[in-house]
Amino acid sequence: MAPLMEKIAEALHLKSHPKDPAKDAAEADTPKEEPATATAPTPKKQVFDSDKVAVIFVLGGPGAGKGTQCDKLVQEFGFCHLSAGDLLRAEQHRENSEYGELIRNYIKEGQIVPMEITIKLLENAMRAALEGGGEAKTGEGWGEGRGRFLIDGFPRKMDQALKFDEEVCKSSLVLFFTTTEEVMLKRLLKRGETSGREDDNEESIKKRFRTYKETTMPVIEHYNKEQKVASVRPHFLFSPLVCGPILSSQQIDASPPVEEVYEKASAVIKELFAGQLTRNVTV
Ligand SMILES: Nc1ncnc2c1ncn2[C@@H]1O[C@H](COP(=O)(O)OP(=O)(O)OP(=O)(O)O)[C@@H](O)[C@H]1O
Ligand SMILES: O=c1ccn([C@@H]2O[C@H](COP(=O)(O)O)[C@@H](O)[C@H]2O)c(=O)[nH]1
Repeated sequence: MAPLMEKIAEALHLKSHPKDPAKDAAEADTPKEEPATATAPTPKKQVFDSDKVAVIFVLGGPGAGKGTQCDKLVQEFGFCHLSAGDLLRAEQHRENSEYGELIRNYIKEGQIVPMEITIKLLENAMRAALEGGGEAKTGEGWGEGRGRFLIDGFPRKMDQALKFDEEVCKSSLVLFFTTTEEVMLKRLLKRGETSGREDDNEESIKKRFRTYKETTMPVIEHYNKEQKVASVRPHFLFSPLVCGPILSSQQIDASPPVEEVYEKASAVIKELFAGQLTRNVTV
């Protein structure tokens, strides 16, 4: 493991517990019995059971409107909304965080923070929402280990996607919001007037666009191949006679006003819940 990764893994308690040297020595002296038959290694279980915990990834370019749509989906469907960017910013500003400076630099450069940090932050936040005592979420879809999460702005890189699905919780669906760079730039510069975000400036935004195209688009293609990206029929073709799956597009157009985008997003979620979290949702 690279030294940086090793340091991160240690501090976040990701590494297995250090071995007891006395126990190691005793084990070395005991002859090992060969197993009678070779058994295949048991696949590692995820931290959260995807039969009880629904994870929907919300992806799209910087400034497409992911956070805005998530806020509305939370109100209607009782999701817990976890923004990976917000969790990283909170960790960056947490007193005594040893990753503050590292996170700040990655964010300013529009780069993806090493996955161990982001995944651990997400896992901790999910656990708090599911089991956090007085702070655990309640209401429809919650309780007895059940929960529903919108994970916004994650995964941004293939390594994150594979690790999260394999080790934390298998995701159910991807909501993918798209619009042009021109629209996104305009929205982000406007947001930058008040957001206080160090990456809402033209230089950082350009870097974020590059990372999005080079590193995040392959993640969307990966989920598209797995048929997990929700499809929306183009509005002007909406007719049972002309709309077949062939005409559906695997994205939600985020260019129109917020309410119009939300109509599509909420229709996808309604469809998803009606089919009890099946894939290939088309609305
Ligand atoms: N459909 C829309 N029409 C006009 N403005 C929008 C729309 N959706 C969002 N906005 C505005 O655009 C800005 C970016 O939106 P938002 O923060 O939701 O994007 P995001 O995809 O979460 O961005 P990031 O990835 O940078 O966190 C905000 O100021 C928001 O108010
Ligand atoms: O999985 C992730 C998600 C985000 N980042 C970094 O945070 C910024 C801001 O993210 P927003 O979603 O726009 O709030 C992003 O540009 C990355 O630098 C990350 O490293 N990993």
